Amino acid sequence: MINMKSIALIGFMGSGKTTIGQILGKELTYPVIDVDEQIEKKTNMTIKKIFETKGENWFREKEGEELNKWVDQNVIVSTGGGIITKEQNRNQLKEQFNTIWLRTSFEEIMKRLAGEQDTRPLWRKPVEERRQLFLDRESLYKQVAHYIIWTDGRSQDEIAQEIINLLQLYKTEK
Ligand SMILES: Nc1ncnc2c1ncn2[C@@H]1O[C@H](COP(=O)(O)OP(=O)(O)OP(=O)(O)O)[C@@H](O)[C@H]1O
Ligand SMILES: O=C(O)C1=C[C@@H](O)[C@@H](O)[C@H](O)C1
Repeated sequence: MINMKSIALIGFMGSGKTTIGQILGKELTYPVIDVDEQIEKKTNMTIKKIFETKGENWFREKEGEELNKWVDQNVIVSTGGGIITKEQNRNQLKEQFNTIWLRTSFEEIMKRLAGEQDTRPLWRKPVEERRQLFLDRESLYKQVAHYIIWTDGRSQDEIAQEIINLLQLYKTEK
């Protein structure tokens, strides 16, 4: 065990939270919780459907409830890209998790998510609105991140290894 706090991966859509979460889970033998997936399972609805029928605010509340469950559980939590839009979630990520921001440039996100507008409702916007959403969120991720890892031009394995090294370092410093 590295320490008691769960690890939370944060970052914009397409930054790699889901894929890197899976690699970390295998390497560290920690359970991996994907917040989007948990909400879809529990509501038996896709995120697209939730946004259409319940609205974004309702979804944000569900994200908060989900996050709350995984405090001090020694798990890896892959969050949804917008979890930091709620102040309560930001406080929780800052105070009760080892929070890692998978920082990725807008240009790289555009490449990774080309053709994925259907599953990500907030990506279905004109490019300038997407850019604005991206810029608005940068400062929110920064507020809560304990570690920042740039992902542009780096493989998911490389990124996962860097995270493991960081967490080990933290352990030996304590
Ligand atoms: N370091 C990387 N280099 C290249 N492609 C990557 C990298 N990380 C993730 N990807 C690709 O980007 C896409 C999105 O990755 P992933 O679903 O893990 O992101 P996410 O942060 O979980 O997104 P969301 O919040 O929308 O669920 C996938 O096709 C994935 O293979
Ligand atoms: O960036 C966002 O606001 C979102 C990201 C996805 O992970 C999903 O949580 C949902 O599509 C909203």
